[in-house]
Order: sequence, then structure tokens, then C-alpha cells
Amino acid sequence: MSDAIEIKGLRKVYAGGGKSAPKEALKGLDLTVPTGSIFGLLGPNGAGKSTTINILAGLVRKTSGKVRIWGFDQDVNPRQSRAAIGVMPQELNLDPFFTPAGALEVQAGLYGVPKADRDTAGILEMVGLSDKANAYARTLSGGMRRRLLLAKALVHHPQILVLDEPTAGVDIELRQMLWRNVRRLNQERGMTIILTTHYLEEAQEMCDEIAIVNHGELVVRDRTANLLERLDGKTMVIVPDGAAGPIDLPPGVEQETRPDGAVALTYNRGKVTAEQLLSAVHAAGITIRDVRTEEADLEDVFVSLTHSAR
Ligand SMILES: Nc1ncnc2c1ncn2[C@@H]1O[C@H](COP(=O)(O)OP(=O)(O)OP(=O)(O)O)[C@@H](O)[C@H]1O
Repeated sequence: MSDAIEIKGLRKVYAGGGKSAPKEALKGLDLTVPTGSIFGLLGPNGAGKSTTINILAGLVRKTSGKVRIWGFDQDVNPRQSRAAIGVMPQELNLDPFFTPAGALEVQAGLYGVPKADRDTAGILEMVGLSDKANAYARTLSGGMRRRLLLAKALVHHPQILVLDEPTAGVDIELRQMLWRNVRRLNQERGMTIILTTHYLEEAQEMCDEIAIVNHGELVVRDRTANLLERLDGKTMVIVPDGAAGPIDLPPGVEQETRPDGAVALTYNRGKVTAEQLLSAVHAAGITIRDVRTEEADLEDVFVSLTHSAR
């Protein structure tokens, strides 16, 4: 199967409460998530990411459109489509009276996982909670609760794992543990991973493919590497030895003097070469103390695309 998730024409209108008008959070979203990928769903606040994820998880009812999960139409085979997906939610809502081991057993029961197929100890070990297996959830730290939420998402051995803002506000150790586990689940078990994050650097590093949504619509979906290539602007930063005078630059190159005296030359890689720039700098009689280049990153792509969509 090529796509783990297929979303077609997905609309969600939240009923307005009191005097507030109804809100169209998704306006006919089309999206596919390839099987075996680590897929990033990005977008500004209120773009519709959580709504999309909650519909996939079966927590929010869509207004219209088609959702297929692991080949199962959500409307026709709700049980199978739910069984194929595990969701680690944003909120840390856990029953305080359950222990981690107890919570996993209950979750396994809810999904009808036979006793012989349960792996409570193994999952707790994977998320680093073995020594807390029998502690009450109310005594767990915020980080431990997140580990437990990840563990709960895995009890029914889903093919697809969805993580909604998994690293928001967590410390470095937990973040590394989460990403280590995500990579392992993806590489060793072929699990398809979908995640939302506000940390673009993280998405750039972790995700093979990225979709950006804005105002309930898809802005772009592409391989991360292709997205980064879309912006072929590059900046050469020159630290001159002494003050730099005017430089006679090729057309289309923008010159900016930074507060530290460095000269930033922004150019289009397709039109101007680094060599041309360096020649122009030399011709201006500038001695170069240091030179470096800055590539576009996902943040530039994100800003440029969500901006132009507006
Ligand atoms: N239960 C609800 N009732 C009414 N409106 C809602 C509800 N949930 C979300 N919305 C609205 O729908 C839009 C999309 O919200 P959603 O939470 O899906 O965005 P998001 O991309 O996840 O944002 P964030 O990055 O802030 O989590 C927003 O305008 C939000 O105010």
C-alpha cells in the first residue's frame, strides 16, 4: 500500500456557541501520507492541524469529506480504521488513580488486544517508565506523563502513530528520548509517523515529508529536501578587514550591512555565482577577513509560503 492516510475534501465546521459564528476550521483538505514516512504537519496557530489529527483519531466528527486510514474508510470500517492508528495527544489527561502498568492494561482492553499479545513491560521499558510501572499517575512528573501517553498510543500495535506537539515545553532529555523512539519505531517496525510541531528545525531534521496548512487549507506538501530547494536564495556574509565601501554588484544582488559590520549579499543561486560576488568584492578593494554562506531553512520556506497564501 502506498498511502497510510488518504484525506479527500475534508471539511470541519465547528458550531458557534452563544453569539459566536460557526467556524470553518477545515475547508476541503486533500492530503495523503505515504506509508513508512515520518510526516510533519505544520502550520501557524489555528491552521487546523489539531482538528485534522482529532478527526483521524476519531475524537472529532468531520462535517464532510473522506478519510481512509490504512486503506479503511472511516465511515465504512470505523473499527479497523481506529485500530490502525495510535495517537499521543497534546493534553496530559490521565486518570490519576491508574498506575502506568494499569493504564496500559486498560487501554489494551479497550482496543481488544488479547492478553497474549500485550507487551506492557516492553512498552514501559521503551519509554523509560519501568521503574514507575506501579506508581500512581498522580505522582508522575509532566515528562513521565508524556512518556505514558506515548506508551498508551502503542499498546494496540498500530501501523500509524500520530504525535500532536510531542515536544512542546519538554526538556532536552525527554525530547531526545521521544525522537529516538520515533526513529526506532519508523526504521525497525516500519511504522508511519505523523507529527505536528512548532519547532521547524525539528521538523526539518526529523521529517521526510512535510505538509503546511493554513486557514484550513493545504498550502504545500512535498519532500523536505524539495521544499528547501524551492527557495534558492542564498546569502554570502563577508567580514571585511576594516570598513567596506560601496561594491559594484551584479544585478539582483541585495547588499545589507549588519550591525557587526559584516556585509550580507543575498543572491539567487541560479543567476549569480559565488565567484562573481567574490570578484566584485575584491574589485571594490575590500580585504576579506572571513566569509560564510547562509542557506534557506524550513523557517524561510514556512514564512514565505504562509505569507503568500495570506
Ligand atoms: N471545539 C471548537 N469549537 C470551535 N472552534 C474550534 C474548536 N476547536 C478548534 N476551533 C477553531 O478551529 C480553528 C482550527 O483550530 P485547530 O486547533 O485545529 O488549529 P491548530 O492548527 O491545531 O492550531 P495550534 O497550532 O494553535 O494548535 C481555530 O480557529 C480554532 O479556534
